[in-house]
Amino acid sequence: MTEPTTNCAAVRIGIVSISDRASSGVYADQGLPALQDWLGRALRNPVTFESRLIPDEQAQISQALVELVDVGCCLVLTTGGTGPALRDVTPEATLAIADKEMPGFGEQMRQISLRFVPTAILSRQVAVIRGQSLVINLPGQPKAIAQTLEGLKDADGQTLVPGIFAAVPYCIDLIGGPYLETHAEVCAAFRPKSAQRPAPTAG
Ligand SMILES: Nc1ncnc2c1ncn2[C@@H]1O[C@H](COP(=O)(O)OP(=O)(O)OP(=O)(O)O)[C@@H](O)[C@H]1O
Ligand SMILES: Nc1nc2c(c(=O)[nH]1)N[C@H]1C(S)=C(S)[C@@H](COP(=O)(O)O)O[C@H]1N2
Repeated sequence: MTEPTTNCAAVRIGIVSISDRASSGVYADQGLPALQDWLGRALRNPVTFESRLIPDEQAQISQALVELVDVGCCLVLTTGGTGPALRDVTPEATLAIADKEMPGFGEQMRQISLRFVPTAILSRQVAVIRGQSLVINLPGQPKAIAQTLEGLKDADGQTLVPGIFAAVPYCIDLIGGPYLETHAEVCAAFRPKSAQRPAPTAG
């Protein structure tokens, strides 16, 4: 994991893997490790992760999201359960605890994923604000986590489609959360000039 820059605010982030089979031990969960790995590479802030691995049960998902917001997570990322299958209820569970819906995140994720798979249109991810937290659904395929957060780059590392995480730090500023800083080579956060703070110094 990249060494965090010490004068960034410490943050708490919720990560939730929603999978019947991973939560019952049919296969090993790859969702939580993928989320933790990407966030660890992208963020300069020291992060405390709050993890949950749960089945595709709407009430359990909503309860986990509320708990993570209540313990002070400024950001909660879920993976899994966004498709059309009968047991896929992550978007419903997320909307049920929402103060506000943030449709741009789901729209952008489907745009990114369409560059990888035509079945991206089957994903119903939503993002919402609850209190001072941003909650975002990501697809269940472990490799889709980095794809949607980071977007698509060409062989020279130039951005072809921006990932959704570029907009996350400013969204969290606007709801009164901590100032998130990213490693630009993984994901350059975008903020209007008026919202930018001086670059942190290491040490
Ligand atoms: N937590 C996970 N760990 C490892 N692989 C996963 C995980 N979640 C999903 N996958 C993989 O991604 C595919 C699509 O994910 P999806 O969320 O649609 O799973 P699913 O078919 O509903 O099954 P389940 O909920 O039991 O994981 C799965 O079939 C599986 O191969
Ligand atoms: N980047 C990316 N997005 C993706 C996929 C993928 O493989 N890569 N799979 C799609 C498929 S097949 C489905 S059904 C939906 C919903 O997946 P979920 O139920 O695992 O959340 O995500 C879609 N989005």
